Amino acid sequence: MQTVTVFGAGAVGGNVAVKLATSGVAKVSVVARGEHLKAIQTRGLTLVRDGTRTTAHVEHATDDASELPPQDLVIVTLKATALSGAAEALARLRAPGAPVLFLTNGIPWWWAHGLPAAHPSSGASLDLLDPSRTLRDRLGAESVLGGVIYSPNEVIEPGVIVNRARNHYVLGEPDGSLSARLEAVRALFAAAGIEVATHTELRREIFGKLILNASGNPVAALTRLTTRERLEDTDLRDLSARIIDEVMAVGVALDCPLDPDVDIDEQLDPARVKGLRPSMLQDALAGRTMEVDAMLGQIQVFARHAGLPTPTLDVVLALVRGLNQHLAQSRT
Ligand SMILES: NC(=O)C1=CN([C@@H]2O[C@H](COP(=O)(O)OP(=O)(O)OC[C@H]3O[C@@H](n4cnc5c(N)ncnc54)[C@H](OP(=O)(O)O)[C@@H]3O)[C@@H](O)[C@H]2O)C=CC1
Ligand SMILES: CC(C)(CO)C(=O)C(=O)O
Repeated sequence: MQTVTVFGAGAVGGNVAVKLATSGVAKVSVVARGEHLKAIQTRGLTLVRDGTRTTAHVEHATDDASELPPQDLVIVTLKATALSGAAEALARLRAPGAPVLFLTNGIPWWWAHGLPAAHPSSGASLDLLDPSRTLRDRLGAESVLGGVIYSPNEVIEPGVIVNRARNHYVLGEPDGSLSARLEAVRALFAAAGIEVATHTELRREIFGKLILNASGNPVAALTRLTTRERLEDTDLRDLSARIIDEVMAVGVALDCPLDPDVDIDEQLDPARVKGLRPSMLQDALAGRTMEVDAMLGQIQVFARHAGLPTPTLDVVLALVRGLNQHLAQSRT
């Protein structure tokens, strides 16, 4: 049976690890840390959904990935801000030729992998996402699979994750191919009862999800309001709508237009959304670093590269960068 490690088994990764481990489709290990890790080691990893608790006892749970044997698949669910620091450990953890699946929100560090030289984003800096190119140099293009997450989760106590709506993932190769390894990971997720699809243009899917994160997460973190509360406030809903317009314009400039099936009005309708705490709000409340550059900063970089203004995003970005600075100062 193949070995799979979920690296950063917090809210999303914990959910995926429980589904994979309890379905018996793989030998699952997790990399986590702190009290959450201690709870996983002593009581197992528990997923709560619709009031049902499912507990998985994984093969290994550790904060030191070098204790694990080489893995057939590494699933990375760290926050984007923690990826560079884990590059070395990830490179050592994957068995030769094994894929590393990055499940993250926002623009991924591997954005330029597999893109034609003539792509409209060619030449745009990605330094915000992979500052010293550690990820690119240590992992290389050939190891990466990308994924978009539609699965709201929260660690409600150490070792316990609540999934509050769907649990759906869209996976893809950076070069758009429907490779055998991509299909193998899709089949693994499906066998574990996870809703999963593949996409030949994953960057379009990334932008499709990003409109939600760029317009919702920072406003939630700044106001501390849930998704429904934010959208019930007319001014905040208008603010979110303006950010969506700016992000969509950048997406169009980068050949990543929104899927015509996506209904923006529905996404901005408070009656259609749940009272969720987006991940950036969870980070702000816990005093953790927020994923500001993956969700906003890199869009600004792409916008400038394409010669587009982003006046609303610029203001919100400055505010959440300030909040991130305050959170960092509070941690010291
Ligand atoms: N939560 C959600 O509802 C959603 C999240 N996403 C995206 O999914 C990705 C993952 O987010 P999420 O699951 O919320 O993140 P979490 O913070 O819940 O999970 C990441 C986990 O990795 C741990 N970690 C960080 N660094 C290390 C390390 N060096 N060694 C071991 N463990 C480490 C963290 O510990 P610690 O807590 O101590 O830092 C945490 O437990 C993000 O890109 C997010 O934007 C997408 C959709 C929904
Ligand atoms: C869509 C949303 C807001 C779901 O919670 C999310 O992706 C996040 O929390 O970061």
